[in-house]
Amino acid sequence: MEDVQTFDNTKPAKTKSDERKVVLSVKDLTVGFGSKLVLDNLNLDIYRGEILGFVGASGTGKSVLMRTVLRLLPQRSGTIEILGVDYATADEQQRVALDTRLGVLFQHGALFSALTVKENIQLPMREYLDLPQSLMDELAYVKLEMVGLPPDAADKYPSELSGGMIKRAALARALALDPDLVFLDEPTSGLDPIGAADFDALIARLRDTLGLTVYMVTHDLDSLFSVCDRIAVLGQKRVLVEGTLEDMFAFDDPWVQSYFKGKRARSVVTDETRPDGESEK
Ligand SMILES: Nc1ncnc2c1ncn2[C@@H]1O[C@H](COP(=O)(O)OP(=O)(O)OP(=O)(O)O)[C@@H](O)[C@H]1O
Repeated sequence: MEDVQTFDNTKPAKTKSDERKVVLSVKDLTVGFGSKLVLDNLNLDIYRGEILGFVGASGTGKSVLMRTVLRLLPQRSGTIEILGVDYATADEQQRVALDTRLGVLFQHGALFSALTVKENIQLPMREYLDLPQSLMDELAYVKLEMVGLPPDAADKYPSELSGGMIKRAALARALALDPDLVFLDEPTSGLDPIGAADFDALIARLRDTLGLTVYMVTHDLDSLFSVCDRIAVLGQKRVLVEGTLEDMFAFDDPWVQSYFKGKRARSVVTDETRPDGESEK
């Protein structure tokens, strides 16, 4: 079995000790359904302040991994430690405290259609905090501003919003409790290229200003090339390779090569993202 490649941190570190602090550590994780094994002894670390992009062919288990990390699916074996807490051995108080430090943006936004945007954003606040309505209203407007939505979006229902606005509203809800770590499942799917680029820029800005760590499942090569600090590829029931874009280009695997060097990839690779020595073919 090949070793998983480790990340060679060649980028200048902003605050190096912070950057290398592990906030999510997955060790020997095995997940399956009946006789079907989806993840087999998977290992992965995510570091504070980074945007990690997850890719992999359809059906490799990207969603299963994210859902298992979020305790929405059971694991067969292995350990998952988030922000220093192993949910499996944590007590109730530690679990609740951990839940408040995580934000999730599910695919397609997943807003409650019967609630306004403001009420959607306030759901996690109602669940975990005991705040007066007036303060929750103020906080909801702050979150809207953070994600670039106008104040009048607050009283709209999801059906009254465009696809891009739904994503932003869902991101505002994911940020409701000021999380340290956010999970984004295909955040730019369904957006046009400009909307997707704007959303990528927003994620990068929030990471920079709030110090977020971002775990992003994506098929979007533009996102991988423009905002992800590190990439992990799922394949063969494990993390096949992780590292920088340069590591992806150098990794000898047919799927990785065709994904990162194929026609679609060539159309988004720019001089800025192309590793040194690579010339456009
Ligand atoms: N609840 C479940 N019960 C049984 N099998 C499941 C369940 N959830 C996922 N699977 C299977 O696990 C495998 C991985 O699915 P998953 O949705 O994680 O893939 P993915 O990498 O996210 O794919 P895509 O990129 O197409 O979204 C698939 O074969 C899927 O059918």
